[in-house]
Amino acid sequence: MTALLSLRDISQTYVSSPDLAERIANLAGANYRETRVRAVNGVSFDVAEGEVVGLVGESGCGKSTLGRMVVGVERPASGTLAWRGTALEDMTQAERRQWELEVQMIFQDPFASLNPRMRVEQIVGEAAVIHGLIRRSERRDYVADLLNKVGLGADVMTRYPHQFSGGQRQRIGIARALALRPKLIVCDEAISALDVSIQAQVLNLFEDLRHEFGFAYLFISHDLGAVEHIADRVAIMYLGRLVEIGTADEVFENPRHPYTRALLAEAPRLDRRGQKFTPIEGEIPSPLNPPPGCAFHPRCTQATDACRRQVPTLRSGKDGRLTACILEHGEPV
Ligand SMILES: Nc1ncnc2c1ncn2[C@@H]1O[C@H](COP(=O)(O)OP(=O)(O)OP(=O)(O)O)[C@@H](O)[C@H]1O
Repeated sequence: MTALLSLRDISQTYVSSPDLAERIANLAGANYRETRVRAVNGVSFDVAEGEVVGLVGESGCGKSTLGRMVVGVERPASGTLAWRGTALEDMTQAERRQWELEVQMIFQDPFASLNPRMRVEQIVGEAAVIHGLIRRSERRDYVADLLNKVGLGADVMTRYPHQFSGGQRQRIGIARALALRPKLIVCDEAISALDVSIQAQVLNLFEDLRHEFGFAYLFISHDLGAVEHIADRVAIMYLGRLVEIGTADEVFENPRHPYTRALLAEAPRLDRRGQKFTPIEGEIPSPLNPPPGCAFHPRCTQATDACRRQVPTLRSGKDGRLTACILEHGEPV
């Protein structure tokens, strides 16, 4: 079966703007070097119809950059992104429009993503009118139905975003995404700004909507615990690369990559699994100046000389588990 979303060897590079000292040096005629940041580096995975993939890693590892490419806000610098089997560059205008409608994004800060001067009816329903999914005369009923589905009730339709709590605003953002009848929703830290009690409610809503509509999610989070109940598969990202990907059971019950184990140690809600892992120390290195060899080696308690030299690639071991770790696969020849 063709995957809904297919990423092959996707990379993204940014040109880092020079800081003030460099600008002054440049004005004075001195040379300054343009720095390139490899935010995403050779990432490949698929998302099947109706599947929930959790994408987890610390801040700065490239998750949001990947999410922005999946929804089409940014184009990959290299690699192939395909929607329903058709690569981006081969899409007709109609296919491209379908992709843009079928992939929707829900953001971390619902307030920043909702126009403060618009009423809820317009926020949720206007794009569906513009894209011809409904007629303007149908907007009110359409939005009322969506608001009921996200647990807000149709009576909030005339209110403005500032009249809601954070959790309610996130529900408005969800209703707005649903209005375009997506097949894949990219949730970028969609619950991390909410109170813990509200997080559980919004996660439950995501689950309920998934069962009702059958869409897929790419659930981006820095917290492994946040994807535990919702993800079918989990992809772990470190400094722009995937270091492990597997079913949620595999990754949570038997993590293979030392980084995955360290993330598990930092997700307190997962302690009941009886696993004892050592929390991670230090900070994620800057992609401006990545360490040689395995990017995780400076923080890895098990690193060997080979880890300092060789860049491990994501590949499957004898049992089919996909990891990028020399300790797992042995040194490449
Ligand atoms: N537009 C940009 N220009 C230059 N560098 C960027 C840009 N966007 C992201 N980066 C850099 O790329 C790297 C990855 O950033 P990204 O936001 O994708 O990571 P993240 O894992 O989503 O982190 P966070 O959760 O903090 O957003 C970071 O080092 C970041 O500074």
